[in-house]
Amino acid sequence: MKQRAKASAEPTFTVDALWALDRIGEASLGPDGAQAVAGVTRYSMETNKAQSSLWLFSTLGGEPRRLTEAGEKDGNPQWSPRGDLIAFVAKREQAGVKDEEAQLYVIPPDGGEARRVGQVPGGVEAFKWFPDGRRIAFVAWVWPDRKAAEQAEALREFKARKETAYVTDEALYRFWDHHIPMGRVPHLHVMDVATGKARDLFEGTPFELGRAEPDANAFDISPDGRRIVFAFDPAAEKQLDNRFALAEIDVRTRQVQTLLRDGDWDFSAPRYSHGGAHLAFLASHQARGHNRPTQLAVLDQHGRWAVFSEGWDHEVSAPLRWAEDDQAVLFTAEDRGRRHLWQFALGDRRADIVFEGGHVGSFDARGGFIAVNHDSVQFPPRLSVLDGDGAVRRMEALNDERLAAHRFGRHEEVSFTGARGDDVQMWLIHPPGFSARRKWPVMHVIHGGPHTAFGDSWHWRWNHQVFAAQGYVVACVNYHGSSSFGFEFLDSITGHWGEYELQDIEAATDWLLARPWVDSRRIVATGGSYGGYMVAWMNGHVPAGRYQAYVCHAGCFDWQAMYADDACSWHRKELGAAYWDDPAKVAAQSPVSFARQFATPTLVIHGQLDYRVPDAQGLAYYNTLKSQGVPARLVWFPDENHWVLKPRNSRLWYGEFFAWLQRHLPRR
Ligand SMILES: CSCC[C@H](NC=O)C(=O)N[C@@H](Cc1ccccc1)C(=O)O
Repeated sequence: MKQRAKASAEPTFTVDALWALDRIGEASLGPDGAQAVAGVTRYSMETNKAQSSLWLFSTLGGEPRRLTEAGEKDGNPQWSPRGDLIAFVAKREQAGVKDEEAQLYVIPPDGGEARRVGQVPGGVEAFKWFPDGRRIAFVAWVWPDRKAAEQAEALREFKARKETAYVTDEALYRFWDHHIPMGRVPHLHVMDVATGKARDLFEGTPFELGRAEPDANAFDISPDGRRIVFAFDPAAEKQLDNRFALAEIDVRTRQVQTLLRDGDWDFSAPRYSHGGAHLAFLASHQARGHNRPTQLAVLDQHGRWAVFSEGWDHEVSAPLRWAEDDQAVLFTAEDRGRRHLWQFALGDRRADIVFEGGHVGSFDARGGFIAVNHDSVQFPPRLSVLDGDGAVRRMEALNDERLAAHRFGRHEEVSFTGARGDDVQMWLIHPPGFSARRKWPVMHVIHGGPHTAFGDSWHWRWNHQVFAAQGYVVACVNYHGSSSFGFEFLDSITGHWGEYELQDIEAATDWLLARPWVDSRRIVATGGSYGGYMVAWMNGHVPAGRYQAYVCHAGCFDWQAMYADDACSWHRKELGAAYWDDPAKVAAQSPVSFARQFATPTLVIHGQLDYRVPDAQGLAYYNTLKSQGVPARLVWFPDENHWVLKPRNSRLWYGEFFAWLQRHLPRR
C-alpha cells in the first residue's frame, strides 16, 4: 500500500494539510455489530485525484483494516443481512470489461477478490439488500418506452449519436451540476446476487422514483422481502418542489398500490418497522407553507397515519431507523447549530439525544450497536460506536496523528440581539495562540442556504480552521432564516430576503467591535451561494470602510436572471412573488438593484458547472464592479460546480482568497 504523506511538521493548518486528511464515509454495520465497513477517500495534491477504498472498523476496539485495494472509486458499502458479503458500487475493469458507469460489486468481509454483480446499462445509482441477503434492490435510469432487454442497446445508440443537443420538454432537467439523463427516468430494479440477473420492477408502468438524485432513502424493502415501499411524484409535470406520495409494489406480481397521497402533504423516506406492521416516514405540510419542517409520521396496517413529532419544532432528517423494539425511531436533527442523533419514543412522543453532536453526519444501528460518523470544528468526520450500555468508543484514529501535528483554534458560541430584537447565535473560531490582549482581524464567513446553519461541524470546502490559522477570528452568524432555531425563525425572512439577515450581520459586527481584541480596521466578510448573495447585498447596503474587502463565491446577484437556475420553482415562494407578477418586489431583494452603491473591493469566484447559481450571476457581479472602477478580481473554474472539489483548484481557491484579503487589509 502506498505510504501516506507523513504528518506535516508545519503547525499552521493549511489547505494542503486539509487535503492530506482521510475522508471517512457512512458506516454499515455487520449483522452482529462487531464490525462496520465504510469508504475512505484519499486525495493527492500531486495527482489532483481521489482514491476511495473500503475499510473494516471494529466496534470492539480492534485496528481498522483496509478491505479493497484494486478499485479507484469503491463506495457506498452495505453489509449483507447474512453477514457473508459486503456490496458496494465501483467502476473497475474486470474479466475484460471496463465499467463505464458504477456497477454493483460484492466482496466477502474476510477479503479476497471483489466480484461484479450483473452489468447494469447506465450504472447503479443506489441500492439496498433484501432481508434474505440473496437479492439487492437498486435504482437505475431507463428509457421508459423501451423494454428492459432493449436498454443496453438503447444506451449504446445514444452514446454513439453524433448530435450533442440536450432536448427536453420537462420542467426539471438539471440538478446542481448535472443534467437529468435525457429521456430517461429512474426505475427500481431487483438483482439476484448469485446470477447477476436483474428485473425492472417498474417496466411498463408509469411509476418512477424522484428524478433529483434518487437515493436509498427513496425506498425500503419489507422485512419479508415481498413488498417495496417507495416515494414518487404523482404529478405529470415533475418539479423539484412537487409533493410526493407513497406507494408499495409487490415484488413478485409487480402490482402497485398507492398508500398515501395528499395534495397538502409531501411524503418521503419510508421505512418499515422490524415487525413490518408499521411504516415510518417524513411528512411536510407544504400547503401550510413551503418551509414547513419534515416531521416524523407513522402509517399502520389499516391505512391510518399520524404525525408524531407535531409538537417538536425541529426538522427530522432522513434516514429513519426503527429501534430494535419498534417502539421508537432513530434519526438525526439539528438543534441550535449542532446536529445530534435522536431517539423519538412513539408512546410519549418524546425526543431524547442518543449521541450528541458536534455534527452527526450519519449512523447505522445493528446488533445492539450504533455506529456514528460525526465531526466538529475541531475534527473531521470520524467513526465512533455507542454500545448497548451507552458507552461511546472511537472506532478509528486514521487522522489523529496528522491532526495532532497542527495548531487549531478554539471555538465558542455566543449570542447577541439581532433583527426584531431576537436572540441570534454566532460561532467564533479563534486563531491558534489567540490572546485577548492583542487586536485581531475578523473574517465573517456567512453560510449559504439560507435555510442551513453553521455550527460545531467540519467543512471540507470552507474550512474554518484553515481560515483561523491565518490569524483571523472567524465569525459565523446564524442569521434569521437559518435552520435549527425553529420554523418561525427560519421562515421569518420569506418575502424580504436580505433585510433581517443584514441586520443580524451588522449587529454581530457591532458586538465584535465592542470586544477589545477586535481590530476595527481589519474586518472582512466572505460567503458562498446565499452567503455570496449576502456579501453582494452588503456591498449595496453598507457604506464603504466598514468592511475592508469581500469574497463572493457563487453568489446570487439578480433574482430575475436567477430564473436560469435548477431551483426556480422555489423562487416565488421564498421571494414572495414571481418576477413577472411583481418585478419591483423581486428587484428589491436583488443585489443588482443596488449596484450604484458598490464600493468595497470584492473577489468574485464561480464555477461553470454550477446550475444552482449559474456562473452568469458571478460574471455579472464582477463586470458591474469593474465597470464602476471598484477593485475586483475574478476566479472562474471551467470544471467546478457549486463548490470546488479538486485539490489543486481548492489550493488555488484558498490562495486567492487569502491574498485578496491581505491585499486590502491595512498593515497591522
Ligand atoms: C430556497 S431554494 C434553494 C435553497 C437551497 N438550500 C437550502 O437552503 C440552495 O440551493 N441554496 C443556495 C442559494 C440559493 C437560494 C435560492 C435559489 C438558488 C440558490 C445555497 O446557498 O447553496
